Amino acid sequence: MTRVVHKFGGSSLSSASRYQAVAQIILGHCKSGDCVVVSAAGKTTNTLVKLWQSYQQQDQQAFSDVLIQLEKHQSELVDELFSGDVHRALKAQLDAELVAITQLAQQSELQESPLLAHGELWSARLLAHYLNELKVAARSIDARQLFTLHDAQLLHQQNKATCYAQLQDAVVYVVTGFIAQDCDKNTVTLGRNGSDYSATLLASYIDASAVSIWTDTQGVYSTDPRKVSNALKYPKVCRAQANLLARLGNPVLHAKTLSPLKGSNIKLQVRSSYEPEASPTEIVKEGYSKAKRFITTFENLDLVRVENLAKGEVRTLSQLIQHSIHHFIVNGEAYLLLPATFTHIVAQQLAGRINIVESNLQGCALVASSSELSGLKQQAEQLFHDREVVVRFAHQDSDYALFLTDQALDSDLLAVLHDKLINKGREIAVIIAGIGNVGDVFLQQCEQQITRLQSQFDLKVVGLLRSKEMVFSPSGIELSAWQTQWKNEAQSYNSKSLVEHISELDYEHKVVIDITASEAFSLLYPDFVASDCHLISANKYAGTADRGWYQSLREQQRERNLHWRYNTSVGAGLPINFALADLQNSGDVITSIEGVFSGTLSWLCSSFTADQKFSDLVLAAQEMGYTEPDPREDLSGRDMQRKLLILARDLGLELDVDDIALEPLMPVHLAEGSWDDFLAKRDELDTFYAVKYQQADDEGKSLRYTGQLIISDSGTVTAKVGIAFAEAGSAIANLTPGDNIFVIKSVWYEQNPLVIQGPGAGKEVTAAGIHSDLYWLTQQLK
Ligand SMILES: Nc1ncnc2c1ncn2[C@@H]1O[C@H](COP(=O)(O)OP(=O)(O)O)[C@@H](O)[C@H]1O
Ligand SMILES: N[C@@H](CC(=O)OP(=O)(O)O)C(=O)O
Repeated sequence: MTRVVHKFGGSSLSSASRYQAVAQIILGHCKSGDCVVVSAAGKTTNTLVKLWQSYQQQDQQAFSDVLIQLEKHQSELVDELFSGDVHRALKAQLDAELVAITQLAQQSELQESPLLAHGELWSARLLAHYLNELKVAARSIDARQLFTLHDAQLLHQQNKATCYAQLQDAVVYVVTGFIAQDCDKNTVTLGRNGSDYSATLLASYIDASAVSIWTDTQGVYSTDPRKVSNALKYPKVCRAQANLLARLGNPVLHAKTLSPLKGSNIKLQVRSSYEPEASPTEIVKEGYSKAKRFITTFENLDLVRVENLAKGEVRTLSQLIQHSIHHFIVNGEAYLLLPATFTHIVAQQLAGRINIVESNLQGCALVASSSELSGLKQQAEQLFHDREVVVRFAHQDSDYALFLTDQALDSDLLAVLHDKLINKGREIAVIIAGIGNVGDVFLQQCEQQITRLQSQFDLKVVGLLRSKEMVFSPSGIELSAWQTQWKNEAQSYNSKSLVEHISELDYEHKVVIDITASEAFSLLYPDFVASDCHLISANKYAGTADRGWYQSLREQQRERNLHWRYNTSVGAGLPINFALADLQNSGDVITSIEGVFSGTLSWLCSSFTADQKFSDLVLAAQEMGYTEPDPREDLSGRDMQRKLLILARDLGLELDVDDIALEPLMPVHLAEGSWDDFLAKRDELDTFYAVKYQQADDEGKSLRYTGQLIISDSGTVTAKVGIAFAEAGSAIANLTPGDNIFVIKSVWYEQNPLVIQGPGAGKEVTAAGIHSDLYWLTQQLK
């Protein structure tokens, strides 16, 4: 049986509702025999540390205040999660433990590690009971029964045998993280943040197939996503870089997390307990992921030089202070970076061998591949210089550069560093779906356009898709020879395999460009977004899908900082979406949009003359390829209705397609039946059109087919698509056959509207419009 270990950190268990959310994740992801490793709820360990410090300082007032704080937090959890007998029993157990802590303190017999262990013990107990309430067979386990150390070394063989023997039942085991015992059964802790390590240790002991570290971010980012909103989530990070980040004190993984996985095939992923469906970061073996760039920050560190640092001494020291200690050698001398609060303890331990080089430093480390590190370091130095940040100490190793500064790097500075150092030269994988008509021209234009983008981005087309076959090459497709590659390598695919391929891509950014007209393909957008893809659509289906689906897609994109551009879905390359966005961004209020958004209907209405039969014109347009294969599709007005909906949604209006009244450009019943049936009744179309045309002419106006959206002062929206009589001399009446036109009225463009007019269809302009979307998308990523 393959088993999985799930670890939930303090951030995942900070409140009763978080326990409930975690229980739901367990229900969805765990089978019996799996293990759940838990940390202390929220910041409980910090509070226990405070309790210990007040005990050591013999500050009784502080001791009792902190104890009350702990009691309050735990009691609230018990009160909110349980009732009846279970509630009573858990409350009594907690009270007894708190009394015991007080008594031990009074008798001066309190010990640090057993005291800190309470955090994890409480979490495991509460979660196991809560799962039982949900009828999940779950049992809490004190990891001190599983993990034994001798001389600070884990007894792996013995522990493995114990784990195998003790974790045999058909239950979900809820195991305390962070704690272990020594051979004399004294409690030992594994270092702050150490539950990640407990999880991977346990996984190696029970030969688990995978470990999931569930935390409060979706994975491992280029920098702390709480500080820099456009930090990049990496789909894959190699073990060496994850390990380095941890050694540099980054909290997302503990320094020793990876050591138990050495030589094993156990998969490790970091994922969000707040957004369990979000794609995780996989921590993969060397060679399975490219080196990424990171910035990790430091606060309140002392830099010390140590004479005659012995092998293993750093480990002992970090065990002593319960924190990872980063160390490095410069000119044969050993340096340690210590959390400033612990320097005195280390100094005591190293009696006389330590020199404080700098104290109370802040700063950051830049992690990158060795080939790009020197260049990035120089740029960072320049940025610090420009911003007058004093670097007190800098150090460069093969795969990271360290900057220790006087002042803390605030979010603004970090964001600038991130933009200049991480965003620059970023990788973008492009997947192009629909390489027919427009797609083919798009690819022809790619060579020149991508070269231009490549000065700023490492952009590669990695996938080309037709409806049933694709070429997919994660290292990039040679565009000048894509047809040959297609001939040799095209393989059939289905939605599932496509989404898998895309989610596997090891790129900082991914873009799916949808040039299909396929509704089925648009239904995959949520999967693409779940795989962290930006979207560019010429396809109108997703933009006009029902409101619930559309808004949830939008929400998903917002949460993940993903962009969606679709300028060509209305008016091909005409910059209508830009104009609407720009007006709104500059504070204007749009009051109406009227226009002709169909090249076909534009051509038909503007070319018609009274001496013609309308159906002859329709057939001529069909012949020239200006219409859909069945021109009734155009005459139905549905395409314009969809486009008007896209524009309405761009104005922030919550409409559905049916909220837009639709009057076709033909008698309604002609939509039924086959094309031949229609041809047999074409006279009816001619009469219909001639009557309307005459009515318009009688009024001195021109018959046009338009879409119209009006937002009244009170906010009432009227939207319709249908026949309109345009005033003589107006822009719509004078429209060049085939052109699209958008007449926008706003507070600023009230009397004399803003008009955008030009070809709204055609391969070249549409393909160029998609390139424009791709260009602006890359600018948004900068
Ligand atoms: N590069 C990074 N990627 C992800 N998270 C990061 C990164 N750097 C710092 N962090 C911080 O790490 C935190 C997760 O670590 P921690 O609070 O110890 O979680 P847990 O309680 O789940 O163990 C995140 O909330 C985030 O603020
Ligand atoms: N509770 C311990 C161990 C731990 O790993 O916690 P977390 O998973 O919340 O980082 C600590 O705070 O150090």
